[in-house]
Amino acid sequence: MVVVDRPPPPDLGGGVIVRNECSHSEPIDTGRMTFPTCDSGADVKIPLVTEIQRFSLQDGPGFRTTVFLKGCPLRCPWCHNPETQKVGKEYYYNRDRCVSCGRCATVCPTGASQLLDGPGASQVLKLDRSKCINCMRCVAVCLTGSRDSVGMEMTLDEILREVLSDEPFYRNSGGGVTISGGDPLFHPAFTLELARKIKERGVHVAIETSCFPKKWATIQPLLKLVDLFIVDLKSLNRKKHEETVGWPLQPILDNIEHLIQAKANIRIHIPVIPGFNDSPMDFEDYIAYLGRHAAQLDGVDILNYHVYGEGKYRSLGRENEYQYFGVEENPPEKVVPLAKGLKLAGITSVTIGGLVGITADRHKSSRDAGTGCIA
Ligand SMILES: C[S@@+](CC[C@H](N)C(=O)[O-])C[C@H]1O[C@@H](n2cnc3c(N)ncnc32)[C@H](O)[C@@H]1O
Ligand code: SF4
Ligand code: SF4
Ligand code: SF4
Repeated sequence: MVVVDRPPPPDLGGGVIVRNECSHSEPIDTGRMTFPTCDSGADVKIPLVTEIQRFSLQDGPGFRTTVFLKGCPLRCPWCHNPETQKVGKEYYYNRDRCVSCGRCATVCPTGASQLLDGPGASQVLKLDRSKCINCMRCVAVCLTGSRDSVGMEMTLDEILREVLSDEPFYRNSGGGVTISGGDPLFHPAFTLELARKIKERGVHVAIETSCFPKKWATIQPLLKLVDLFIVDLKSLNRKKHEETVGWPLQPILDNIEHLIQAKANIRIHIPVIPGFNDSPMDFEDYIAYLGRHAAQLDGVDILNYHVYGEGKYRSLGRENEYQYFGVEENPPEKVVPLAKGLKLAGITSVTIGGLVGITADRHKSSRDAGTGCIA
């Protein structure tokens, strides 16, 4: 075990950081640091953080700070946080900020960034992502913010310092910290440790997860540390779930049952996606299933599909993966029958939420921004 000389900050009790891999953490292709305090006594890798969003009002009770971890095994084709799906570093290329200065082309080792002749005597920057090796050299030299890296390397102490800086707001508003992503259960050992450290300060902890097929043994240790499990239920139709989300539904339902049995505090999120789960039959399935568990649920938040992720797919050069360009958002009244049905089925707290869990949008959808930023 190689011990890295990193003194803990005086007030947080952060540990010595060691470079050693936890035998039970998820295999991830990044994570420069590890620390030695997960339950097994082994060390865990720290995932990249895409953003720490403060004063969030919609991903749990009160004022919250949400930590977005990078890495998710699912690929929901409507996902508004595509930058959190891959575990490794990426970069945005915001074409509307590019002045074709060519600095990136000068340092690019593969020719992915090239200055080409444009109209008249001008030159135009062309980015060919198929040649890109994500070395991030262009990000380092770009002066306009056109290249913008996604994924911060942070130590546990740095994350804690950031999320605990708003402790008074949490206390006064009944808020706390939400661990989201990506998916926090993709990094179970790290999530456990982060939750433990936050809990030690008496701060409310929520996790926002798809509860994707994870062994219950992995989720179970979180019970004593997590005050609220916000579980996303993308469809109750087994075929559609498997075909579209890429994972079977049953293990997710099993985990929800386990959480219920363990008397965990659970809110269910339902993203209502046009053409996927917005038919009367889909609504009936949700109402029947969740109605059966009404007494054990804290509530249900209905998240009407929105298009705020569009611009990010473009800026990441992943527009081919997004199948919802041009798909209109549902009018709010579309989800009212679902909300009413859930209330009638006995769910006491039903909300029609909006931007739950979305990260700050520097990459507004071209529909909103009126720009076409195509890499
Ligand atoms: C980005 S996810 C991160 C946490 C976890 N991976 C999950 O799926 O719950 C946070 C929330 O955003 C919702 N969401 C993702 N894309 C959306 C979209 N285009 N419109 C509305 N809600 C969306 C998800 O359903 C989930 O409730
Ligand atoms: S991406 Fe940045 S460095 Fe490259 S040409 Fe555009 S402005 Fe210059
Ligand atoms: S990240 Fe890609 S485009 Fe940028 S310098 Fe490296 S290879 Fe070139
Ligand atoms: S599970 Fe969550 S983060 Fe992962 S792709 Fe789906 S919506 Fe996005």
